Amino acid sequence: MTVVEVSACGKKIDPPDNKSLLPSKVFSLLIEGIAQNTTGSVFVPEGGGAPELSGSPTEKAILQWGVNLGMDFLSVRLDSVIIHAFPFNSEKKRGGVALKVSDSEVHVHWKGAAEIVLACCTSYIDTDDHVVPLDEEKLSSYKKAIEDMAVESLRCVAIAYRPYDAKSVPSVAAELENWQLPESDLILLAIVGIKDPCRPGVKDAVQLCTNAGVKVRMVTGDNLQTAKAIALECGILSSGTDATEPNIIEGKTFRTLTESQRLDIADKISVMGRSSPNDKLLLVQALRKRGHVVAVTGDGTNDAPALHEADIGLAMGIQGTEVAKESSDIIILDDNFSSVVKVVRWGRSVYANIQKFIQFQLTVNVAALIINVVAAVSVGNVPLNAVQLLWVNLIMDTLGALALATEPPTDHLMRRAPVGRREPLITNIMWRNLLIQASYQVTVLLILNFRGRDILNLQNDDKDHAFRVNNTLIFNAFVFCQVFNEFNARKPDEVNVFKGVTKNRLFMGIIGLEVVLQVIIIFFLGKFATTVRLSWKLWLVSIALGIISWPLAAIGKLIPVPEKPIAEFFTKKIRRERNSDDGNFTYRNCFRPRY
Ligand SMILES: Nc1ncnc2c1ncn2[C@@H]1O[C@H](COP(=O)(O)OP(=O)(O)OP(=O)(O)O)[C@@H](O)[C@H]1O
Ligand SMILES: [Ca+2]
Repeated sequence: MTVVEVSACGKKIDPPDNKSLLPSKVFSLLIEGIAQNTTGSVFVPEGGGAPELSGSPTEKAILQWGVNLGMDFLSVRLDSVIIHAFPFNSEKKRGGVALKVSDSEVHVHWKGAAEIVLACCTSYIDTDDHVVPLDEEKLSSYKKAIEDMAVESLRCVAIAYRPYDAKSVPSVAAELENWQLPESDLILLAIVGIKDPCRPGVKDAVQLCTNAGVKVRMVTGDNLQTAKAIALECGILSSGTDATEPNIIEGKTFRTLTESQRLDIADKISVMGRSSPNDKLLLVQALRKRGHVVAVTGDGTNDAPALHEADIGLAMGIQGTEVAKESSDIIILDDNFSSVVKVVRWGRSVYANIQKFIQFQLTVNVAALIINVVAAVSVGNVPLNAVQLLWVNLIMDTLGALALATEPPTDHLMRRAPVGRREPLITNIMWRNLLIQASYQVTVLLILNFRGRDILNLQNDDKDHAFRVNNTLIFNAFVFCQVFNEFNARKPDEVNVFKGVTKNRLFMGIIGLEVVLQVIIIFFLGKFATTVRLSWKLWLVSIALGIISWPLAAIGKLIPVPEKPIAEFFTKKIRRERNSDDGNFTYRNCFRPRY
């Protein structure tokens, strides 16, 4: 942040660092105010070099301006004594100090949101160092100066002071402690416009969020015009026509609405200016009540309530205060809004990977269960024995989880609508894929179970051997169905299931390992798995049966599914029965929840 524009003595100081454009009284009062009425500090290295500044970005910008004007921070600090301070806070949007400059004189300095401080001013100092009353004309020219700065997306801060009679200052320590700094009849010293350039990448990040169905809103303490200009700069508002109430709203207006009015407009709000910490909280509450999933980013202590209330609180790691970090769920180490996109991307990736794994695992379980139950009930013995099922479990639990849960995030995830708060983990698309694959496996393997010996021409074999060959084929085909279906599970909603597969080495390695272990089992571990060696033809049959799951999955993806989760058809029915006297009961809001 840097001070790029200054208005003082009723005119623009251009360039802002030019000390000679300021009359001497204004200069010395400004320097006094800058050095004393601050929570930051300036450290000048001993060997010379650029002074090091500390404090909040706004404080640093103003201190830097003072240094550029020629302020000697330490000596100005020694010239007067701070007798009372009212530190800047977001609620009041201003901060002040009382300084004892001599035995009889006290200076009260104020610094804060430009239009708020300006409203307390009744005079200014002109170019001849005379204190002149602020008439209508001058007042509107200052207001215009603030507006012009705001339109250029500058943060406006006004600096003002007033002399005060030292005798009127409470002398008892306890009284001084509770003394309200006088804030009327101030004399305006300067209005500064601070530029906080939109970081590179923020516009793209906002666009990525929008594509991902995440609506980015800006809730700031800056004035509405500044907020609007910044929002247009970084793409939160797409055009000037967007910038009308309630898309952009002042915190004061929002807080005076009734709760139901707030709920009505909360969805539409893109920018909230001059907001207090409580306004942020009210907006988060309203959005959550509307069913949205809300993420809040914040840095200050005053952001803590909103960070805490949000579904996901993201605190800034560098600028963030400890309180903000404590109240958040995630700390963004580089303080960069673009990292929010990464959070969304990885969050979605983890969720999608869990879904892939569940779909894969359920398919195996459903198929194995039906095959064994049907076989057991009809002929009394099961084609897949305990050892074989253990091995299949190993494939699907440990190795399957490793293969599917390590899929890296893809851009596809960032073009999807977000998952709503009440959306089920198993989506209709997953049920469709699962049912298609499970039905295929059950059908083929049961046919082999009942008619395998005829189909495979094993009638001439000895009965026991033929039975073992058939069961081994069932087991082998079942395993290959899972191996090939593992590819399908990678992309539940895309036809091309091989996209990026070679990049996921772990996946390819695990598939290779599964095939090798399967070969070892059939060839060498027949004793444990109760299998026999298969001829190369039966190996080919097993692989072919597995491969069919690929085209089957591709065709299956052409079948459309209803948008409403199937579970809801049932729950709605139950609910309706339970709430038969409540005709207006809606189970779920019909809009799509967003982050
Ligand atoms: N240290 C300060 N001294 C005086 N006024 C300040 C200071 N910091 C901010 N302001 C004024 O208050 C407004 C910001 O208020 P607030 O701190 O509530 O907002 P915010 O959105 O939390 O800001 P930030 O981006 O600094 O975190 C600014 O527009 C500016 O006019
Ligand atoms: Ca803040």
